[in-house]
Amino acid sequence: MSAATTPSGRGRPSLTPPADAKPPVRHPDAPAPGELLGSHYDQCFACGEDQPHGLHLAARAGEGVSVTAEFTVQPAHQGAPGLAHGGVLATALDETLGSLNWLLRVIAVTRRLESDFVQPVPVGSTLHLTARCTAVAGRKIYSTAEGRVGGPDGPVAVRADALFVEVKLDHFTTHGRSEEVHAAMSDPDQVKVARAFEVNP
Ligand SMILES: CCCCCCCC/C=C\CCCCCCCC(=O)SCCNC(=O)CCNC(=O)[C@H](O)C(C)(C)COP(=O)(O)OP(=O)(O)OC[C@H]1O[C@@H](n2cnc3c(N)ncnc32)[C@H](O)[C@@H]1OP(=O)(O)O
Repeated sequence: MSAATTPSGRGRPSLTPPADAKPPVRHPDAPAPGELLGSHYDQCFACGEDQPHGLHLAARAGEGVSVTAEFTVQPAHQGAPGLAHGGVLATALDETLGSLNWLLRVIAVTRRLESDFVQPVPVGSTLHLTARCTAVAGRKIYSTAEGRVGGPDGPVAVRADALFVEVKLDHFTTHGRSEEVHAAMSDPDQVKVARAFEVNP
């Protein structure tokens, strides 16, 4: 198997939308601009409240199919002394991009994430992230994100382009812990339940 071949035998998909791609459409019931999106799963390493060393990334809906998010780099996120690990920064980009799918009301997983690390991000600094969906083609969702330091208008430290693929709930029950997925369906936090399940049962 070559480096560009997946287990299913498919190659590495392009991050450029195909000619028949459409502009993304914000779902009429998407949270209003400025509204916090909340976590999709308490144990999520990126957004979960119950992950002591997680990023606790908080994303808000923006205009159209866009979001903003913030994440403050903690000592647990270091790679080199005093500097954020690149994989953690990629996680922040991935989660911010993934939260766009909630504005489309689609459950999707990352198929490809291409990251640029433009400048180091010190521990204690806040990464100000923005992401927007650029196109949709069938199950494929194309999006782009960047993270700035020193404020929302500070210099760009990281950026990424991504391809997400829409999946059904059985993606998580087949490959993950199905009992936990089913238990989460009776979560009293109905927003979370809707975000995780109702959109694509
Ligand atoms: C207790 C509570 C629990 C709650 C949880 C439940 C709800 C949660 C809610 C929200 C979740 C949000 C989670 C956010 C987290 C942040 C995001 C992540 O980090 S996700 C993790 C990392 N990613 C993966 O683990 C994916 C691993 N990969 C896969 O599983 C598969 O590869 C997958 C599903 C991505 C695709 O698998 P296929 O078998 O469906 O693929 P095929 O159908 O062949 O292709 C899909 C589309 O892509 C095109 N495609 C495939 N290969 C292509 C190529 N080489 N070039 C162009 N197009 C290609 C195809 O034509 C098709 O598009 P056409 O249906 O035609 O529109």
